[in-house]
Amino acid sequence: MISKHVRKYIEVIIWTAEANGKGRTAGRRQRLRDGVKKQHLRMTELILEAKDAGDWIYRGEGAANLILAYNGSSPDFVGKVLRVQKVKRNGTNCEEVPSDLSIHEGLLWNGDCDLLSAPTREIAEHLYVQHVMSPLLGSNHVDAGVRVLVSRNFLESIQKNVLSQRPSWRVSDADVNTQCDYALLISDHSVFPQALHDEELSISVEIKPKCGFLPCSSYILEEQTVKRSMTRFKLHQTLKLQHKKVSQLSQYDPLDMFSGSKERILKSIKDLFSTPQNNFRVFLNGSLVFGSLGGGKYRTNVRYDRALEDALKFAIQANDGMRTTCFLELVSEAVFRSGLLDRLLEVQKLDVFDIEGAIHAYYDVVSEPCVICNHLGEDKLSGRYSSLHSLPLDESLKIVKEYLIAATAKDLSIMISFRTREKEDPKSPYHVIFHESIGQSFDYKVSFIDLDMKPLGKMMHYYELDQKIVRCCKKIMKNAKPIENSVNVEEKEKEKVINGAQ
Ligand SMILES: O=P(O)(O)O[C@@H]1[C@@H](OP(=O)(O)O)[C@H](OP(=O)(O)O)[C@H](O)[C@H](OP(=O)(O)O)[C@H]1OP(=O)(O)O
Ligand SMILES: Nc1ncnc2c1ncn2[C@@H]1O[C@H](COP(=O)(O)OP(=O)(O)OP(=O)(O)O)[C@@H](O)[C@H]1O
Ligand SMILES: [Zn+2]
Repeated sequence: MISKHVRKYIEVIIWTAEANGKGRTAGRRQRLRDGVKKQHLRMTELILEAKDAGDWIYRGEGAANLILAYNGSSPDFVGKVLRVQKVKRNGTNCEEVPSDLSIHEGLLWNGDCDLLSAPTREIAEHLYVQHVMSPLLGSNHVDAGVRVLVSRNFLESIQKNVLSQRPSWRVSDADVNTQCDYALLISDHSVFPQALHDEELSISVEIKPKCGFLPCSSYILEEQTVKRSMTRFKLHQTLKLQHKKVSQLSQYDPLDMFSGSKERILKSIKDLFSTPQNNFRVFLNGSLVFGSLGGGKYRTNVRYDRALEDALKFAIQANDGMRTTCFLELVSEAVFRSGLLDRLLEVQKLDVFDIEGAIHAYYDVVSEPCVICNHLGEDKLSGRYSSLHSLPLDESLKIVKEYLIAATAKDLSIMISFRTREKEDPKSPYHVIFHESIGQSFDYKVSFIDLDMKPLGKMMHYYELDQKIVRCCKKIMKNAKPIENSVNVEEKEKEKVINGAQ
């Protein structure tokens, strides 16, 4: 029997086909999809083949993508990076990458954008950046990129060429997905598109700010209440330390970064500098000069970094030993002035219900019995989640959709690039910052990167990780010695987490 949601999905497909002036049959639907695929292919005539691989060098990577910078001379690629999909390893084999949106994802992303018409998941993900995230964050600060065709041989050569530069834990986690037809060509946000002069230097920082607010959903259970007073980032640190994903707790607190206060923003930038983990990097003309490539396991607690101080020599005219300080001030001023974190915070706050609420809506979206209610022994009709389970489908879809959009916003990074300028140019498309103590002006630009759609199938993972994080913190609180002289109990609890984990 077809569930009501699947039936709705089929209706949506038919609706989409009708809206495009096509008919109702599966054959016509396929032709519609093929047409859209061709249309997407036509958008780019660029094809990368094995002979081109030597022009692309390793820039960095995250969990899902590998980023290559262009080192050749073709005007089509100068100033661009190539974002190549990775595939998770499963032992010695690679996991299957879903080629399509699932039926329920189709339901979710139908509506205000044309994701459903995408013939492949990759195209849907590209449309998601263009039509969902970019309007929310500001199209001036987002480059969704264009899709370029890549041959299997190109990807295989890239795979070989970059292997020695990749962190070994990333290599064992995932590999280049050589089955992909496309890669994304995106502006290289660490440089400026048009240089003012030949020796121009561009210094850029990459910040992964993570979630900037404390949840206040009424669906958070009492035993999880620590989530209301400590950020997800701080709580997660304890688990990461236990799993040796980090070597020490980060000093960074996202609440400072998102506070809107100049002083607190500067504090957060200094804390990121001290414990950068995968949340802070600095590039000089696209080359990493501070932080770790590929993310993760940066070991030292940094108070002073010679390499960064030296790299800043040509851009910041301050005495030796003072350049890093001036640079961190410059970064915090740009964060403060751009106002972009306020905008980002609004998008993160689309997560109104917290995973403890959204997970119930998820089970209604996928038309499955709610595992959480079953486990908690909740009677769906009389229990605390009954209101969620009795929502109409459209509202359940909205909750889950907004949860996933917020998840993208909690995981993205911001790149801020600076270049020195002698005098203000009224025609310059960039904002200018004047740093008083060194008497220098800088152009700066801010971009968002990594706006990937989060798969609907990750909802249960989100729920389980949330539980695991809280369990780990509570265990540490329980084992830690009581702390004398703390003013209130909540502060004591927080301190226990921090001290206990060190
Ligand atoms: O769950 P989190 O907060 O640890 O975030 C994951 C990130 O971990 P982080 O804590 O920032 O080091 C994680 O980053 P790393 O791999 O740790 O560098 C990914 O960004 C992951 O997203 P995806 O699986 O690539 O779509 C992120 O997963 P999502 O939660 O954004 O889906
Ligand atoms: N457009 C860009 N310009 C310059 N550098 C970039 C750009 N896009 C990505 N990078 C660099 O490549 C790294 C990895 O890219 P990205 O964050 O897109 O990977 P990911 O696998 O999607 O990350 P995640 O682990 O969050 O899923 C970034 O941390 C950044 O240093
Ligand atoms: Zn439930």
